[in-house]
Order: sequence, then C-alpha cells, then structure tokens
Amino acid sequence: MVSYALGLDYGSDSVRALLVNTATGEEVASSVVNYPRWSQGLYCESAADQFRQHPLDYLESLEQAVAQLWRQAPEGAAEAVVGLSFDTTGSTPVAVDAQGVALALRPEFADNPNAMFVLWKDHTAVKEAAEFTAAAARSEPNYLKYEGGIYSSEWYWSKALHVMRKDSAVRDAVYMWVEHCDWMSAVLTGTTHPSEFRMGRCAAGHKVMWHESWGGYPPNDFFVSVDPMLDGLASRLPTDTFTSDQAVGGLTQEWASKLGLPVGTPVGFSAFDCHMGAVAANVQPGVLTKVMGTSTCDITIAGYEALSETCVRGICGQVDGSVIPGMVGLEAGQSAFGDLYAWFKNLINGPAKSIIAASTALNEAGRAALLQELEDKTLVELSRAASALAPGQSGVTALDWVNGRRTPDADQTVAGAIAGLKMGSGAPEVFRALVEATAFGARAIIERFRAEGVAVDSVVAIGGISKKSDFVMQTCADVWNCPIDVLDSEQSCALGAAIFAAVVGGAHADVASAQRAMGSKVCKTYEPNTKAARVYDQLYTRYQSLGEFVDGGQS
Ligand SMILES: Nc1ncnc2c1ncn2[C@@H]1O[C@H](COP(=O)(O)OP(=O)(O)O)[C@@H](O)[C@H]1O
Ligand SMILES: O=C(CO)[C@@H](O)[C@@H](O)COP(=O)(O)O
Repeated sequence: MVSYALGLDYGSDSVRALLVNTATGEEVASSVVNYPRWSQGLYCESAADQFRQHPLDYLESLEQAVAQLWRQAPEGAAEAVVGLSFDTTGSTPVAVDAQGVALALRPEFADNPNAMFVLWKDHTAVKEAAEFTAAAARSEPNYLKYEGGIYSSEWYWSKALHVMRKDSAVRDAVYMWVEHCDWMSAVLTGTTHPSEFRMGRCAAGHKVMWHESWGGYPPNDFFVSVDPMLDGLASRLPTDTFTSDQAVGGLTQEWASKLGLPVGTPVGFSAFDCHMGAVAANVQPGVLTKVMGTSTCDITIAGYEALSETCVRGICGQVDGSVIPGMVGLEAGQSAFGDLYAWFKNLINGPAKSIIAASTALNEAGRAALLQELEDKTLVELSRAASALAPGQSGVTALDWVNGRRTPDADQTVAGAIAGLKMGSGAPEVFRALVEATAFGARAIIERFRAEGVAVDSVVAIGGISKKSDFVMQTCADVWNCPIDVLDSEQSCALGAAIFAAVVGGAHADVASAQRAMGSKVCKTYEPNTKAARVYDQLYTRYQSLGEFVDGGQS
C-alpha cells in the first residue's frame, strides 16, 4: 500500500510543505505560504539588525500550507501519511514561560518583538557573543571547542542574554529559551510544558553548547560568570538530546484536526534546514553540501575515526548525529550570499524606483508594472552583462561581509568593501566582483575545512541560487576549482525532512535506506574552467588582502 511522508520546511520568509511517496521519493504535492506579519515587515528594524518573527506566523502559515497540500494531493493521501518532520532556520530561539507558552502568545506580550522568535539573521547580540567567547576561552574545557571556538551573535545564548538585558518584562516572565525547530515538534505533540519538553541534537549541539562529554550544557557557574542574569537557565533544559530519526511523540487531537491528519501521526525531532537538506542531497564524507540562497549553509559529515580528536576552528560546530545518526555533522556558512546581490540590486535601483513611483509619465498600472520589472529583471540583466567580462578584467575586488561573517571565524562586526573602482567601473563590473566575493568567501570555508583535516573533494548545491543562476554557479566552480552537482529537487530541505519523517513513521528502517529510496538526483553539473581557475587563484589572494585590511588581520 502506498504511504507518504510529510516534510515541513520553515525558511526565513515562508513555510513549505512537501508530500513524498516513501517508496519512490516522488514529490506528489507541495505548497508554500509566506509568513503574514513578517511579509509586512512587522517587528523588524533592519538598520538595527533586528529580525523577529511572531509565533502566530509559524502556526497560521503551517495550517494554510498543509490545507493547500491536500488540495493537490491524491485522494486519501492524508490517511496514508506515516510521519511528519520539521526543519527550520536557526539559531532562532524564543522565550517561553513556566507553562511552556511562547511569550508572544500571551496577550500582554503579543506585540513585543522581544517576546518573539529571534531569527537567525538578527545580529543585535554581537556584544553578548563576544562575552561568551571570552568566557569559554577562560574555561577548562573550552565549552566552544566543538562549536568552532567562537560564539556567534546568531546563536541561542547571545540572543537570550541580549533580550533579557534589554527587556525586564521578558526577563521576569521567561522560564527557558526554545529553538524554533524544537518548538514546532513540541507544539504538534503537546509537549511544550517544561516537564515534557525534549530537544533535538542538531540545534542543541551546534548553537546551545550541548555536548555529551560535559554532560549536556556547561555548568551554571559558567553562565553566571558571563552574567548572573543567566543563573539557572541552562539547568532547566533537558540534559538528553535526540537525533532526527526518533519521534518526539504523536500528533495531538487539536493539531490532527487543524492539519487534516490522523491523531497520533508520529512527529520527528526537528533539525536545521541545511542539515536536513544535506540528507536529501545524500551527503557523504568528502562531499560538501551547500544550501545557496539568501545566505549559505554548508554541511558535511565525518566518521568518528576520521575526525578523531580534531576540533575544527572557526566553523559552526561539529556535532555527533546532527545530520546522520552515527556520524559527526559539520556546519559552516556565509551570513550573506544572495543577500549581497539583493543589496546591490536595491542600491542601484533605489533612486530609479523613487522616481518611477512619483512619475506622472505613466499611469498607476504602468508604474507598478515597471517597478515589478525592475525587481524581477535586474539580477538577470546584471548577470548577463557580468558574464561577458573575463575574470580579473575589471580590477574590482569585493568582500562578501555585508551581513558580517558567519565562517570561517564568526565576526558579525566586520563589513563589506569594494576596492579598485575606476570611472569605467559600471554596474556589471561591480556585480561581477560581488559574485566573485561570495565565491571567495565560500572558498575560505572549503580551505578551512581542508586545513583542519576535513576532506572536501566535491560539492553538491541546493537552494534557490543553484537553480536561478548559471553565472553564479559557474563562477563558484571556477573559484573553487571543483565540480558542483546541482540537485534536482526544488525543495531539498523539505525533502530531507520527509526522509526523516519516513523513518520516524516506520516506512524505512533507517536514514540510509530512506535516502536510497527518496533522496534527490543530480540534475546538472558545473565543471571548472581551468584557465579561469588559475586567474581566480591570484584574485583570491587580493580578496584575502582586502579582508585583512578590513578586519585587522583576523581573516
Ligand atoms: N537571477 C539571480 N541571480 C542571482 N541571485 C539571485 C537571482 N534571483 C534571485 N537571487 C537571489 O536568491 C536569493 C533567494 O534565494 P532562495 O533560495 O530562493 O531563498 P531563501 O534563501 O530565503 O530560501 C536572494 O538573496 C536573491 O538575491
Ligand atoms: O543558519 C542556518 C542554520 O544554522 C540557517 O537556518 C540559515 O542560514 C537559513 O537561511 P536561509 O533563509 O535558508 O538562507
């Protein structure tokens, strides 16, 4: 009898639902719903790097996405769903009260951004991150040794402390902080109460300083040494964590009826998007899986023996079972990838958009159509023009750190830069330099892995940009001097979640057999151009020099 697995992927802007045949991997139905409050820009202040998401955005859009799914799915599909699993962005934590209720769901906190999820790209906690890094460097063991040695403002404890320092009402009401991925599984299984709440391995290990060797989280003294405000918080978190091939529990009556699924449908432990995406991409030792979109998230895995005692410096951590149970998952990434292109698009279009919006040369429909064309076609046109230039022709060099640097060596205080501008440097020349900068930033990650003894022999790309831009992908192949396979699935992270859901629901005995049946195939390969690769070896040293100039030699 046919059975299905449901993968639910929470991205930065929207939730995607994907229904997958557990035997064939066929993606039988999918839907995407944007978060309503987030799309209106509510609760965010981009100039202050503040990005918050309301829990209702997640819950309402989930109901809508699953309802849309059933409109496309074969008759009776809902009854044939064996399990469901989530992946989400991260670190995206929220404050919950002693009853396990996310604070923004309480009327008195309903409009308070500090009571909402602090999205991964919120960089308000730079100061707090530095305090955790300093405290870990003073401790024995260094509690960041499995998280690259540097704590990031994108991560759980920095965000928790920052919000608690800023907002006494949240500080007084918070009982513990919960990652978005863990919250989703808990809500659907009715286990949000702290006495029942359980956490997945992925978020805990990569962002919350969990490690088996120190029995869970660092001791209370460690946190109190950073700020007495943290007293007792870590000890409220459950000590054990669980890999995503295990079930948190079954769907509650309430959520079964909201989602149109049978009560008790198994719900898996959740993980971050890129980790589940890597599973859909059949990640293996020596293969780096890159989710290339607004940002990048880079994942590989290694066996315990191959990694041995190595603690890879400056990455987002190495965690036993964060990707595949029984292997160590390693994560790195760039805080801005496509976002750098979006920044440039907005920069060059800004004045034209204001003029068009106020122009009387067109009627309202004409103005709207032209504005939409600018939005849709600018990057395509820039790519066309930039691809006609030869590597190194323009003399322009750029850095990709407009949103800080995630890895190697997290530092959200560093900034982007463009050097070598001349009167002849037009938009295509600058755009090409920006695309090269994102490829160079990615190369720095690959080189760090290799320098630390983690093999990167080939790259598999997933995410929007891997499908949207031949120009970006070819530039990356040339800069990295290695082939890049692009995965067929349009929804790789959701597919990864569905693979775990199939295991949790018993359709497959383990992740490896689910991957064999359901994993996505390669649809395209970009081969490096050796001549361009030689030029890029030289240009990469210019990128490194500019980086040293900007961040004082730390890169
Ligand atoms: N033609 C294009 N060339 C290069 N980048 C593009 C193009 N079109 C869109 N992008 C970039 O793709 C990014 C969105 O990627 P996507 O994977 O769809 O989203 P997300 O990362 O939110 O999942 C944006 O940052 C945007 O700048
Ligand atoms: O940072 C992580 C995981 O650690 C991701 O969740 C984050 O990059 C998500 O970004 P996207 O919206 O997929 O570009």
